[in-house]
Amino acid sequence: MELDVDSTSEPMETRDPPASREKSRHKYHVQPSSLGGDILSRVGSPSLSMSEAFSSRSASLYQDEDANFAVQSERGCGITCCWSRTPRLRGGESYPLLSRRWKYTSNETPRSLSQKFRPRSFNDMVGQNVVVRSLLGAISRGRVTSFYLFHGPRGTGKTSASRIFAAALNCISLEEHKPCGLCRECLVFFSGRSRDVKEVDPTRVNRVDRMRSLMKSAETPPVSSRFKVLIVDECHLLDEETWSTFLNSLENLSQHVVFLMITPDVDKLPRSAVARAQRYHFQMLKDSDIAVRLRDICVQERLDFEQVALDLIAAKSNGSLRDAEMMLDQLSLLGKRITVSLVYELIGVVSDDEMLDLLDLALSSDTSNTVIKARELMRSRIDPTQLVSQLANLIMDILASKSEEDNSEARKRFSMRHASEADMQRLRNALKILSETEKQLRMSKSQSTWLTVALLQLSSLENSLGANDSKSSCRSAHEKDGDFSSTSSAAERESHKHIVPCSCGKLHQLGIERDWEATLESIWDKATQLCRSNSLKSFLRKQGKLSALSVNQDLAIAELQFHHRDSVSKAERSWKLIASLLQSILGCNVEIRINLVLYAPTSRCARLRKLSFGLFNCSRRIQQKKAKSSLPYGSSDSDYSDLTSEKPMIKDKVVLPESCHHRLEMVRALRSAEGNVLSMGTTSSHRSLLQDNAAPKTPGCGTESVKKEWESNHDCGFSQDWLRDQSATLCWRTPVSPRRKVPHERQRSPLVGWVLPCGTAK
Ligand SMILES: Nc1ncnc2c1ncn2[C@@H]1O[C@H](COP(=O)(O)OP(=O)(O)OP(=O)(O)O)[C@@H](O)[C@H]1O
Ligand SMILES: [Zn+2]
Repeated sequence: MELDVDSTSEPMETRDPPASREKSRHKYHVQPSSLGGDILSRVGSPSLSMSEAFSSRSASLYQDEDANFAVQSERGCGITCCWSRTPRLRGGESYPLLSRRWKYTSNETPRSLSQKFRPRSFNDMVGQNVVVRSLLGAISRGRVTSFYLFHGPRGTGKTSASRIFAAALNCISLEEHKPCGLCRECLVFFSGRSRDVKEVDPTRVNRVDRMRSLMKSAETPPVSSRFKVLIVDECHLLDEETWSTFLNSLENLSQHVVFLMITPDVDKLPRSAVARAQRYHFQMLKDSDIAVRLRDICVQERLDFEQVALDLIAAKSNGSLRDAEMMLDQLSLLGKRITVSLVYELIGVVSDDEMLDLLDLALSSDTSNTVIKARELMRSRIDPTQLVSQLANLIMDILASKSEEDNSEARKRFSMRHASEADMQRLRNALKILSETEKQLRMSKSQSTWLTVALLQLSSLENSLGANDSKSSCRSAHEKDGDFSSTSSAAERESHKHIVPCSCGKLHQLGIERDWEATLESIWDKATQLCRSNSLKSFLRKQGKLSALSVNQDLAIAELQFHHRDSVSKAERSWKLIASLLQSILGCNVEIRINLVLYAPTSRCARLRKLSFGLFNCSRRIQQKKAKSSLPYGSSDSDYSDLTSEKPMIKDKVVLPESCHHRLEMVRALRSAEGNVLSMGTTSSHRSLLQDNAAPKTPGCGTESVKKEWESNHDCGFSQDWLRDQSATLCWRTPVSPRRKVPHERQRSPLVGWVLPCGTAK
């Protein structure tokens, strides 16, 4: 079966392939109106009316059925598209399309600005000077090869350039500048009636036999032109076998055949194909080039505009002139002056200044304002995905110190406030978080929640980063006091920089005061929101609290607080689920520790309003599972039970003593008395820790007396068995020494007792 591309007849309706139908719809629509313009009248008419040619929408080379493949294709007459969506003329008149000053008459309605301002000569091409010069050089030097590959980002002019190049190859003008748009060949080409230039649909030719037919038909000499040009847009859609067939035949092609292949993604092509092509890379256009082109269009279209608005459009179009033109198109439809705020409003981005505000708040751990600002932005204008990407772009710009002179006042202020190396490090980390968040958002229904959580994490990580530099007097005070840090190993302190809940209610890391309670509250809130089991959710919200959090790159240790032993038991049973929820929010492995905080009811404890017991929950690290981490937990009974099947650490039978402090001492004494307790420590360091802590310090609290007391109170204390069971994982520390003067603020601190995981207690 031979494909005779030269035989032509009536123009026929193009049948767009499914893959390119969208594009074709957009690109090749014909407008029912007429052409005009001075230059048009100066030029002679081609034999057929140009309108007919344009309205033909040209011939498709291939039809669906194999049987009539060649027959149908014989009706092809040239490029498959109407080159410039030129309106159909009714009166048989015909005009050349190409003109530097070519204009639409008032009754012509091109579908879009992009369509209307499609380049028609190399001079119209923006920002691809090297490509243009090289292509012109090939023509003028007569060094035209048979296989060209145009690749690069979308909307940068590949398709336009391929058509211009095809026209230039056949232009018979003696002028250096080609295509002239006026010669016979140009007229035929731009009228869409060229029988020697065709656009080939890659999905229809994507079969070995069809490609073979195409190559064979290409061998027949051109009808009237010098070159037979075949343009294959989206050529990455061709299979390897089709490519092989093409490449095999390529060498035997005669000199007059030129293939122009176009793709936005050269990596999808077989290497052998790429290697044999003359490659032309179309780069992303510079913002400044785009802005100039937009200005040109605005002037021609008599649009009222602010130059900064055009600059903004250019900056937001990712180097694609088509994208920029489409934005301008939409704005022009509003019939208003094109201003910066209109651009922001229409394209759903927020101003850099507002973004900087948000970033500033997030980095400064101003939790409530961060949340308020993020919600405000999302409510009014921007969707979370867009916000994440805009924020990431902004951070990248800041890190790259992009165009200092273009910087707004807000950007300068931000840069001054965040200029140190540590700040840069924080921003790099923020980028990491945002990139993870972007992935999460794609799978999540509650995008705004995730985004808010991500913003809150920016500050959490910040704490982990700069803790070494911490000069916080408050933190030093903690360390000197031997507060919880005294129970932490040096290694743990090194690897986990705590968000330190200080007695004054603030975090003081990096010397910045933080509203830590609000941060923790918000994290807890988000975590529990993810829990779909309503009963567990309400239990965690009412009874539980995230009282502290320490984060390093890989692991977060979350301290949870409950006020009743039953709650502790329940929480213990659900520890896996709780850890999973927190893991989802924090995006890293989580260890949880469950603390019991009691309100001391007796006169002995009257001085202390609260006492807490830190119970180490042997929470193993949970490997992050990508698929699961993004989903809400506890969504069904089954996954709930799965997560809660772990044996509870605290048995129901445990009854806490009336006098917590006293009992605590008693327990320690008991441990000391029971030699086996020490031998049950998991590590030598753990044993020594137990030993240290187990020595009774209270006068009159000797082993015997404690035992007696224990026995007399066994119904309201810990069972010995239980204590033995737990001794490997349970460590105690005196909340407050009775002889030590308790500072007033410390009495108010909810975190009096801390416990180490055995593994890290060294
Ligand atoms: N370099 C450019 N110079 C002038 N106009 C351009 C340029 N790039 C894009 N445009 C504008 O964008 C529209 C689309 O361009 P074109 O189809 O040539 O891009 P493309 O790179 O082939 O994109 P795609 O890969 O999506 O097909 C053109 O009609 C034109 O208005
Ligand atoms: Zn010409």
